[in-house]
Amino acid sequence: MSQIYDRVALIGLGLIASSMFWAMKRGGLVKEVTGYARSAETRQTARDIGLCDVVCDSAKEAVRDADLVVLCVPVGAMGVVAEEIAPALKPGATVSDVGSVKRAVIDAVAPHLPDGVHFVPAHPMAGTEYSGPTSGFAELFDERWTLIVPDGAGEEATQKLESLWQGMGALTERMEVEHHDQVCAVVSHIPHLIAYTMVGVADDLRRVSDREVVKFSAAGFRDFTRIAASDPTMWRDVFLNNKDATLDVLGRFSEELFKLQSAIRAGDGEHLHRYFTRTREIRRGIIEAGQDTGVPDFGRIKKAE
Ligand SMILES: NC(=O)c1ccc[n+]([C@@H]2O[C@H](COP(=O)([O-])OP(=O)(O)OC[C@H]3O[C@@H](n4cnc5c(N)ncnc54)[C@H](O)[C@@H]3O)[C@@H](O)[C@H]2O)c1
Ligand SMILES: O=C(O)C(=O)C[C@]1(C(=O)O)C=C[C@@H](O)C=C1
Repeated sequence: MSQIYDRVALIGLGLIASSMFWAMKRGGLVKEVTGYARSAETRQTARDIGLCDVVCDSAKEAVRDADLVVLCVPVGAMGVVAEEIAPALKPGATVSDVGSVKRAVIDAVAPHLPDGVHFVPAHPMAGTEYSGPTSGFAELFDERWTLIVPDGAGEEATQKLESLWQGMGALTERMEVEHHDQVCAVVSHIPHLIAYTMVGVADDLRRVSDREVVKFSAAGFRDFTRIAASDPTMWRDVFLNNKDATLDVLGRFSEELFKLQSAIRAGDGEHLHRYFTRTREIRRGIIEAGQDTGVPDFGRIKKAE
């Protein structure tokens, strides 16, 4: 793969930024990567493990001369960071982000960016329940979708960013802002909320059933606990910043749940069987299409070493 940008700056050095760094290095996609994290401890860890070619002590210093700046902080912090770096951005540079929500991030970031700077939001549909600078790995984006949400950005800047994501192993697709937030509410945000709820309920039950709920937990529940271990700050910000879409999907989910509840109470096995047959077909369709997005557990392997 050939070099796509001379200099890239990563702001916020957690799971996604560190995975981007290792993936960019693996592909030889960038000449130099600078990085900045808010906490001195994270910056020191980054230096210790060789995360970024240069770790800077301020966000402004990191973005100076960068051709691409990627905001890799929680969704609720994007606006503040954009305001801070804006005066130091190179004319003609591209700013992107990896936030899980797009409308709120665009509204928070775009007003701060000077004329002549391109803003091309993006969102990798890949992650793990781990966070922080040591959790990243080069393979995270391989064969996974990254949604590009140009929202009026220029074609040249958009294509360059797409090439970077493809070079990092991802498949890319362009999406309109509101559609992105709706789709992600369905495939990512509400599933996380359900997992958080289920694990919370099980924990409450454990208090009355003497730890048995967790002791005998089977694979299904363990999958829930993996998802429910995801970063609380990140997910707080996702729900606070994608209110409309998540509340809409949650409403539909509750209606379906009530129907299933009634079917159980009424002994309506036919309804239950029909429902479970339909959902099994959905899962089989995903596997046949080669899009089983089960995350290989690289994060855990790395942590255990
Ligand atoms: N984790 C996932 O599965 C996943 C997947 C796709 C997209 N995302 C999105 O990517 C972004 C980063 O997520 P992550 O999983 O890498 O998180 P992370 O917790 O691993 O890293 C976040 C980094 O941002 C820093 N940070 C937090 N608040 C800050 C602030 N106010 N100013 C400067 N730095 C700040 C933290 O110190 C940390 O270094 C989020 O917007 C998230 O929605 C996450
Ligand atoms: O696989 C996981 O652990 C994830 O939670 C990744 C996941 C998701 O698929 O929901 C989480 C949030 C993102 O914005 C994108 C991807």
